[in-house]
Amino acid sequence: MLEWFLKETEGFHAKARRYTSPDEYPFTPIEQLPQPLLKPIQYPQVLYPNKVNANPSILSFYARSIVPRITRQATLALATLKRANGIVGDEEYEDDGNYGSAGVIDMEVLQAISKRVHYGKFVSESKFLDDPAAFVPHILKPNRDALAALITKPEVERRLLQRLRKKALVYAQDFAPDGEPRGDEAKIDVDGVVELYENYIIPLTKEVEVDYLLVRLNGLSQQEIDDLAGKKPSAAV
Ligand SMILES: O=C(O)C(=O)C[C@]1(C(=O)O)C=C[C@@H](O)C=C1
Repeated sequence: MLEWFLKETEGFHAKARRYTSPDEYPFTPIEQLPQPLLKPIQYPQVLYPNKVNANPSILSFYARSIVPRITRQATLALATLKRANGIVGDEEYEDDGNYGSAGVIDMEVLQAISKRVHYGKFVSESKFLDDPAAFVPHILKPNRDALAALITKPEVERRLLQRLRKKALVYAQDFAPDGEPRGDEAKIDVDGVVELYENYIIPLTKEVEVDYLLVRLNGLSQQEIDDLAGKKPSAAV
């Protein structure tokens, strides 16, 4: 159902040239989508040519981990209601059948995660250009751990998680007509959002950064690679 929903919606978006933008990645294989009907836009060539695409992993993680977690409470409440109406056993845990509404939200969430994770390529390119000499040896003799260490900024991650918690806390509130927070139960699982970023979104963004770096020298001449390897960090220029 979700694959169908994605393909139909992405097919329409593809005609409006959505996936020609360097920060947009469809979940449906691009060769299964229609060509854009609009004229192409000339985007600045910021990224080095690559085929890095984390969408298959994002889709599986979403279906297997995120959806069960965010629907757990509602699933239990529905099962209680069903038992009260004499429905027992496996049928208690059947979904509520709201496939259309769920599909619309699934699309939005998947695309937001995908965009965020693939932004890692831009971050990675900028880190590479700042100090190519540091990266080149670990790309030539591929070393994921060394590359991951070079792109990891623990302080940035710490502040991001702090900011995220605050945003989620505000978002989780309901506001009364007088504009003041109602103070009732949080609308979303704030810890769950922070955990999702800490344990999945940030690590996957880093994987994308490393995957991108690993192909960053493909097709360059020895001279071009030597020049990059001999460059001083931009902060020192
Ligand atoms: O901001 C960066 O430098 C990133 O690479 C992005 C990001 C993230 O996913 O938020 C990933 C790795 C860094 O350790 C910090 C943050």
